[in-house]
Amino acid sequence: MTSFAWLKGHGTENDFVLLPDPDGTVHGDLDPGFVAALCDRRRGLGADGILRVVRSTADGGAEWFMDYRNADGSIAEMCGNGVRVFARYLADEGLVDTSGPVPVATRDGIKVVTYEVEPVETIAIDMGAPRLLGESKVAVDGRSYAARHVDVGNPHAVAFVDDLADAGTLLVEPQYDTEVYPAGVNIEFVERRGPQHVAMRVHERGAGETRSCGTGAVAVALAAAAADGVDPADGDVTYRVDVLGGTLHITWRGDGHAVLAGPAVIIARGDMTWLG
Ligand SMILES: N[C@@H](CCC[C@H](N)C(=O)O)C(=O)O
Repeated sequence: MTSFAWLKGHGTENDFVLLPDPDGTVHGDLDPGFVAALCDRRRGLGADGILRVVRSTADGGAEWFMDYRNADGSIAEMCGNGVRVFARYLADEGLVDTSGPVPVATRDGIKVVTYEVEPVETIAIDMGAPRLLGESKVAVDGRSYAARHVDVGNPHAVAFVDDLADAGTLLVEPQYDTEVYPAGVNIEFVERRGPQHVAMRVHERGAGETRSCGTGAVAVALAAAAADGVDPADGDVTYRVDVLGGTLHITWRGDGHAVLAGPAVIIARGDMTWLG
């Protein structure tokens, strides 16, 4: 029976269990069955994913590596809200100097974190340059929608709908083209709310419907900007993306990079002996 430290945090209600493991000696290679049990909302603590906090061994100047796992135990390349919650933890523990940019290593390379205090406390991540790809189709509740393929390090399909209710209960995964997405996909349904303002719901690969998805919000903002004919080369453009758990802001910069900004909090911490 092992005991270990854990924390719980969320970014716009995309929630994570954090497992500090600085030297990689506590959890080693996380067992997918253990991750799934821990994330289960009935037989575990409940979370959309796990963030193992481990020292980075990669080149690139990042001291910390975010070892992210989906709730079903699978590995994903990237998690935008995960990086923001991870960064909140590093700051709260005094593990990084928040007065300047902080690089964090992920499976999708280094992401640069900026801590903003004014006008509200926000954690912003330079997500690199996402790629707007082609169109395919997704289907939910017997209706099919055109969906834009956006690669934010992980795969997304963005479908515009008249009303977010069109996405149904999202208790089951919408259908998608497995030839376009052989490794699965995160699917966002988007409703227009105003100029450069949209709302979304998401069905995440490996987690089901969640109340927010950072990479999903980036995919949605870029798909909306492209549909609006906006070119960031003419100047930075910011979209407000409402998710079920709050609001995120995505800035698409002239250099093609997308910056994801929003709140992130740690809500609990403790030591656990896992009996499950
Ligand atoms: N919630 C995350 C995305 C997590 C990974 C995703 N489920 C996948 O499998 O690609 C975010 O905030 O980006």
